[in-house]
Amino acid sequence: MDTILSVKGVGKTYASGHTALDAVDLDIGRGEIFALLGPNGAGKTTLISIICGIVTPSSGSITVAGFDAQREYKQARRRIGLVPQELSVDMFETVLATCRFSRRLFGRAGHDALIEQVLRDLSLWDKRDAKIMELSGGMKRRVLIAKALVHEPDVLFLDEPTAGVDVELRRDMWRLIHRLRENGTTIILTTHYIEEAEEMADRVGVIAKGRLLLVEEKGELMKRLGKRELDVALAEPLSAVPPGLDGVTLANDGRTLRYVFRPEDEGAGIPALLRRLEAAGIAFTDLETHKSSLEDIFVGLVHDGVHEREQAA
Ligand SMILES: Nc1ncnc2c1ncn2[C@@H]1O[C@H](COP(=O)(O)OP(=O)(O)OP(=O)(O)O)[C@@H](O)[C@H]1O
Repeated sequence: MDTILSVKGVGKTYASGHTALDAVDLDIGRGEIFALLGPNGAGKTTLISIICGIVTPSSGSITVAGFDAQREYKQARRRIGLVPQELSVDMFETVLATCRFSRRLFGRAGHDALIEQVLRDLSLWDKRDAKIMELSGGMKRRVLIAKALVHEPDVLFLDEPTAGVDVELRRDMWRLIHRLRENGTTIILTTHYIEEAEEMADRVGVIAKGRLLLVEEKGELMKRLGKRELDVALAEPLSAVPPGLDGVTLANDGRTLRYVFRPEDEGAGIPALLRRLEAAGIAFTDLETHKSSLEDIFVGLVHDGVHEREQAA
């Protein structure tokens, strides 16, 4: 992996005594889309803020494109674009002036052609002379993205990019993120929306209570932890699960047999179950299968991870 961002043993205990991050290790490859998933208060914003030099870590170190985020703050920060959760622009400025100013802030020479391209990509070019306060909420968010991109960062952080936006804007953002990646930008997004990670990420990290519980390729995660569910509509309702049918429960007042299995488990799978049903003389009228989503996996992980820690404490 061509590592663009490396986080080593990063911890953060705030002055209040609260430990928001606990020895986090994470390497991000150039050009990947990485989704950091975690419930409220998990430490996502703290981690991003440390990487961006806004919050000082209590321990550990970070390099961005080979630059130490603390000792070589300026070089490291220049490689990063940050789209924060909260609006952080001068409401009386125009869109174009905001972008020009942001580029200069990172010591970059003026480049109006590039700024025009960024604004066009975000469908903001027509609004370039509008003051930020005159824009709709969705457009203000696009301005935040434009502002984070105009100094040509290698890594773009999107902190909850689509929280509270409508479905259309969310789809637009997803398209934009894919386009940015095609241009070589590495993207790290934090999200509560599992759907967002499922749709976009190459890899997923799950964080809860300051601990990175796992980092895995999305496809692998779905394969490894994903379960399948088969609902068998019975010709005649049953009052109890017949013996010898592992992993099977009754639902729908005994009219449905529900079978939950992992496809890679030995002896599991639909043909095996159907053979067992036949042997038990159980007739059925319909079959329906479901795959678990990343959401099911996430809920299970966060619950188990936090539970394990509490047991260990
Ligand atoms: N400045 C601060 N001082 C003390 N505690 C803080 C501070 N900032 C954050 N925390 C605490 O650290 C923990 C992690 O917060 P953080 O904002 O990083 O979580 P998050 O995963 O981004 O949550 P959300 O999804 O709600 O934005 C929380 O318990 C929070 O209350």
